[in-house]
Amino acid sequence: MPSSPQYVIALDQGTTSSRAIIFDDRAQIQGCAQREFAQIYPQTGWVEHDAMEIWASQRATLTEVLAKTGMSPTDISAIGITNQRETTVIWNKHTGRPIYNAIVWQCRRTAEICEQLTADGLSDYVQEQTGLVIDAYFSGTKIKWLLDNVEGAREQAERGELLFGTIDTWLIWKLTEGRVHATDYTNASRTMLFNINTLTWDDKLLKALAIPRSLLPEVKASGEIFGYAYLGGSGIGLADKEISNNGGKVAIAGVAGDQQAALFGQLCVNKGMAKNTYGTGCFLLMNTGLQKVRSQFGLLTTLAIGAQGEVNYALEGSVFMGGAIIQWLRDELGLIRSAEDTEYFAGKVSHTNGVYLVPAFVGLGAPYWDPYARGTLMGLSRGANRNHIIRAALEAIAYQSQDVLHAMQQDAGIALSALKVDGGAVANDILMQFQADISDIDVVRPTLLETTALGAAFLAGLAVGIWQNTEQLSQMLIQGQRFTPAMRQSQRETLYQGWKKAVTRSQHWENTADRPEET
Ligand SMILES: Nc1ncnc2c1ncn2[C@@H]1O[C@H](COP(=O)(O)OP(=O)(O)O)[C@@H](O)[C@H]1O
Ligand SMILES: O=P(O)(O)OC[C@H](O)CO
Repeated sequence: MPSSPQYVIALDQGTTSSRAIIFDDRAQIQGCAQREFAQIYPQTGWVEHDAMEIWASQRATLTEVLAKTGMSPTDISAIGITNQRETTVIWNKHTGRPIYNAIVWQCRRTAEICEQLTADGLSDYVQEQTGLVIDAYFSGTKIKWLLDNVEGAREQAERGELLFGTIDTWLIWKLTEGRVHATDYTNASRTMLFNINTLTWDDKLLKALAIPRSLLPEVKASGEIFGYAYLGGSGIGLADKEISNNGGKVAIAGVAGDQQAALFGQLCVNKGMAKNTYGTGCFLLMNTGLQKVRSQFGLLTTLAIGAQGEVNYALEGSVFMGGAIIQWLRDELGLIRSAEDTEYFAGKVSHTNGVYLVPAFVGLGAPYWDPYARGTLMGLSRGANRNHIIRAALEAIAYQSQDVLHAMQQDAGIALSALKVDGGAVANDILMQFQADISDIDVVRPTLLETTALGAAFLAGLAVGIWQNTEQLSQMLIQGQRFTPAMRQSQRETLYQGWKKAVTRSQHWENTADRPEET
């Protein structure tokens, strides 16, 4: 008799929405539920989320996907969690309530703390021990800000009453009803507090930021059992009820930051394999195996996951505004009604008519790392129209990815034969073709675009024995579409030079000393 199928739920907690996806043991999606939640912008450059709303939205998707598929928790073999990284929550371990909103990875409020760390001569130490550059992007300075600015927080922290977590840790804590305070290596490596050489929290950095060690979670491998979520018979959060069999008690068996999960979901588990994810931001990661590459070009060294689930190193280039620039065209300029419209309008013209859009709205990430850069629209002439601007926005996503790709290939000394891609914006064929053209590389889009969730599901399924190894996983992945370069080299060079010129115009713009007095 054939054995009955097994299922894994992946919880994909992203910057703009929470998703729950059920995969079967053939890696086929059985059901999906998604909830958006509020983006909170209290001041220019500040971004927050309500951590309770994140939990509520994630819990709702979990309940909904079970209801939609007619499954009960006993049908689920494991849960995988993947999350927006760096976003920082601190909560009281007795009440289970956050002391403040979550500070989101995009938030720039701690730029001054970073300047102080740099002035204190910590740049080299941070790069050598954490693989990162000192930047407001990472969790460390966000924790310090919370402890210094939320009334009574530091005293509570000293008394051991507070816990810190990235969103994976927050969800694990909630799903296990406060039993487990843990994270995985990939998320820990985004805090600027984790030593990627020793794989432990770094005492020198904790001291520099005055962060008590008691706040920090235990760090585990990405593919192991973290604890059990009590999904109960009819809902979530029934931990207090006696559960005699496995009914309702599901292993949380895979945890990874979303970019590392996507890398694993694309099976980039060996040295020299890379993927680019086009979501709110763009994140290009290359697995460098057991070799820790120190970037000469402003890329990050971060932790990833190898074929056996072991810790690998990766190079990463992060672009802050990827698909988000499309949201801006839609929400702030009203040039389009939906992200898909960009393909229609950009397709009406074959070039941007000399227009460049540099989306440095929250500064520039790799390889520039300029928190003071700001968005610019360059090269406008009387003939420039909305189609050109929309096309320039799409091209900007590809140019920024090319900046990172170029730096990465130089750092790693590896020329990629193809770029694997995923994320919401890869649905756009014009963007994909332009990426292939400007980077002179084959761009390979999988059939299943949910590679982030798939990566978390793979990790969890491997940990509980649904799958045996990554070779078995590779047989289930179906290759999708390949975009091949079709641009003359001279044209490529001219266009790219224009982009570099536009970037220099956007840099070092926001300098408080230059700002006119506000009246
Ligand atoms: N057809 C499209 N063309 C261009 N951009 C798109 C398209 N569809 C979605 N996007 C962009 O992709 C992003 C959503 O991708 P997703 O992977 O869901 O992001 P995240 O996980 O960061 O929330 C949005 O910023 C949206 O503007
Ligand atoms: O939520 P996403 O997909 O935009 O990913 C956010 C990144 O993890 C931030 O580092």
